[in-house]
Amino acid sequence: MTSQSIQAGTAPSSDQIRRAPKVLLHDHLDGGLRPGTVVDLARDGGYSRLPETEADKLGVWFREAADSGSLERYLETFSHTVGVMQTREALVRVARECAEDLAEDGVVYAEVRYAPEQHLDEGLSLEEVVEAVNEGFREGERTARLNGHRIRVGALLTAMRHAARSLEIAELANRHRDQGVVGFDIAGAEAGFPPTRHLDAFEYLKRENNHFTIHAGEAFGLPSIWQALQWCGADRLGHGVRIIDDIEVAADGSVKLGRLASYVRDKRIPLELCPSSNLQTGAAASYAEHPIGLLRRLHFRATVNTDNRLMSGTSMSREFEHLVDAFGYTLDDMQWFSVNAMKSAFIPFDERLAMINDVIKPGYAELKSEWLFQQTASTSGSMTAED
Ligand SMILES: O=c1[nH]cnc2c1ncn2[C@@H]1O[C@H](CO)[C@@H](O)[C@H]1O
Ligand SMILES: [Zn+2]
Repeated sequence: MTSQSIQAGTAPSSDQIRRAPKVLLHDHLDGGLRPGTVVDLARDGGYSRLPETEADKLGVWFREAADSGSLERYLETFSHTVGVMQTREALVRVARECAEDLAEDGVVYAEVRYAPEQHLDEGLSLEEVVEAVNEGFREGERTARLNGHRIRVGALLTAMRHAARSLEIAELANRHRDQGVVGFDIAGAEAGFPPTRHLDAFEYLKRENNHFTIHAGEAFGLPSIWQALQWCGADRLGHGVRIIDDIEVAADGSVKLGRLASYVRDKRIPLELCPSSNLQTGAAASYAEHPIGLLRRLHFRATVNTDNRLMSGTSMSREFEHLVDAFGYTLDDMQWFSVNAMKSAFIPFDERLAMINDVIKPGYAELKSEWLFQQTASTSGSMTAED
């Protein structure tokens, strides 16, 4: 074995994982606040319902409350984050910090989603909500740059699946299309709220040649994925992890894909997989048993995502650390996931290609070549007697 192949097989260090260029397609703005910011905004805005008012304790509270085994109970924790995100200043701050935190974690491109209809309680209009969040993202990109990080953040506008504003939100997304909004999504409790309730919104977006993803196949299985793709025409699947129910693995290791799983793989439908979130809502039992291992082996268009950094106490680097531990992934695997995600982003093709060729691949090449220079250092004088 050459030293290069030995090196290629080694697990990346935490520091390498953090510095590796990562691409994030599924992250909720209202699920990623810093605990200290929730405390500050609650105090300044007179929000008195927080279960804890000390930042560290509140962070723990969110993780524990979200660790419920049920999507519905997991979603209840959002009343507190949404509760403190009702003013322009609060939205700008949360969006700015989001971009800064992602950049600090080595994310170079992110699509961050939120539901504008949830931020109208104190009189903001839908337009003002979108403008405030966009302003925050631009500020965050600028501060990140000053700190030596490069990141691009696009917004996805989410409509809540139990509500009835999806067409209005789809129109809002379309109006802001060239101003920071790159697509549309629906989220919220899945069981009982099929995506076909929002067909008019999806048909409108298709007529406008716009892009959308749908939360499907998280808490509910194949029928939800099938509807999202074949009735609604989703470009990507938010989670989509239950596609595993259409894949049979025999005792001898041979694999058989059903019609829907074949379709998803053949058409390269991106799966926005969120391992830690799935563990909390009960969609997967452990990292090692998470379907991402099989889906990656079978070459589905799998991507790694955070979903809700606050509720899961996670980051892109943490998600990759868990996957490196569970599946022995290397920098090559990380690059594969990152390129997959970048290919699946909603920005124009030429920009995606430039991100892949000029940012992502050179970033991994740099990390993968580090061992060469470590060896030079040891051969040029740092060897000890035992060497
Ligand atoms: O994993 C999820 N599945 C479904 N809905 C979610 C998930 N995470 C967050 N939200 C919902 O999306 C809204 C807008 O960001 C959040 O307020 C939350 O209710
Ligand atoms: Zn989500």
